[in-house]
Amino acid sequence: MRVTVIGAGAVGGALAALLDRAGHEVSVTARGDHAVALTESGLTLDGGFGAHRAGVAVVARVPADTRLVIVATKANDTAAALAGVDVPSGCPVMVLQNGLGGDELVRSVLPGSPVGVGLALFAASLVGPGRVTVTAAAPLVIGGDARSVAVALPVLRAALPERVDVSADIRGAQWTKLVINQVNALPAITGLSVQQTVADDRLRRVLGAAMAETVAVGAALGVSWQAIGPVDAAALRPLQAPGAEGVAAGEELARMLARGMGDVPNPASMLQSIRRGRVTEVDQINGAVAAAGRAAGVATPVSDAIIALVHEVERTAAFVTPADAATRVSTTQD
Ligand SMILES: NC(=O)C1=CN([C@@H]2O[C@H](COP(=O)(O)OP(=O)(O)OC[C@H]3O[C@@H](n4cnc5c(N)ncnc54)[C@H](OP(=O)(O)O)[C@@H]3O)[C@@H](O)[C@H]2O)C=CC1
Ligand SMILES: CC(C)(CO)C(=O)C(=O)O
Repeated sequence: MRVTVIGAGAVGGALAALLDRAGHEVSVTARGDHAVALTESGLTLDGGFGAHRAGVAVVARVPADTRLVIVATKANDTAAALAGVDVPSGCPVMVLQNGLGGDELVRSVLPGSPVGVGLALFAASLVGPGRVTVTAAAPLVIGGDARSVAVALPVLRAALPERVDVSADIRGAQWTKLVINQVNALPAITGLSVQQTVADDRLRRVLGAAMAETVAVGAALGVSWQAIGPVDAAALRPLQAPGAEGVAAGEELARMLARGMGDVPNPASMLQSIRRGRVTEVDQINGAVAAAGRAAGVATPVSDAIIALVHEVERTAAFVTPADAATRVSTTQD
């Protein structure tokens, strides 16, 4: 079956290689040096999902015989990446993105397509043109439009070495992932890996506060937290404690997530954008928490400060020291 991946970077590239390994015909959209390398040498995958060299077709338009489209650009690139690629009318789409709003955007651009959501719990890095490494193997959770899930589930289950679970409440799952993805911004601000961030007492406290703030906003909106990977409603309940107790529970969650990422440094997807000189997804991840906080009447000083710091690093390309980052976020909390 032909699967077309729009945005075959870290996550999309890992899936493209796995789908090729499972015997599918795989087309990808890509740009720049990465597109050149994919055309000339194929896509090389290594790390936690095993090694594979995939032959993928780099295309400007989605081939008409495509049976499943996977959108795996950063959320902020979605609209541009879908422009002019001519997704066949009605073709099922899976949006593999963090943050909120990616699937709604795809639905508005492709009104004829059933749109599902994929939440990758594994960690992947685009380490060079045509080269993807999985730094931590973990499951995938999918949900959303039943017609998209029905097509994607058997294909993904046969291709991925880890579990592919279906969530009946994908919005709750997206919010749960949003708590996990509070680990993304501090590496983008400081240049450190997630593991180094969590090992630093000052940064871990900021991270704990960001997680507790995300849980407070989600709770105010009535989010039903879902089990994804090691995180579920019970794991998030202690983060709802007020003040320092909620922050300390967030720090514990951060430690648990970092342990699960193992020893290979994980830059998370946001630092990878900074390293490549790209605009990050901070507005779709931390910005989503701040926007929801405004709607729910919950103040989000930690998210606001983190967003400002990430935008500063995008503008200046200069990382902020852990001490400065912690001071600038905690000042806004006082
Ligand atoms: N990396 C990870 O470990 C994880 C990431 N995620 C989420 O998955 C999503 C994808 O992240 P990730 O794989 O890290 O991102 P990447 O930046 O590695 O991959 C996205 C790819 O899309 C390409 N792209 C962007 N715009 C266009 C366009 N207009 N036309 C063609 N190609 C385009 C990018 O090219 P270019 O490099 O030129 O911008 C890049 O190769 C994000 O929402 C992220 O938060 C979820 C779980 C884990
Ligand atoms: C879970 C995590 C942090 C894996 O790297 C991720 O979702 C990301 O990098 O965007």
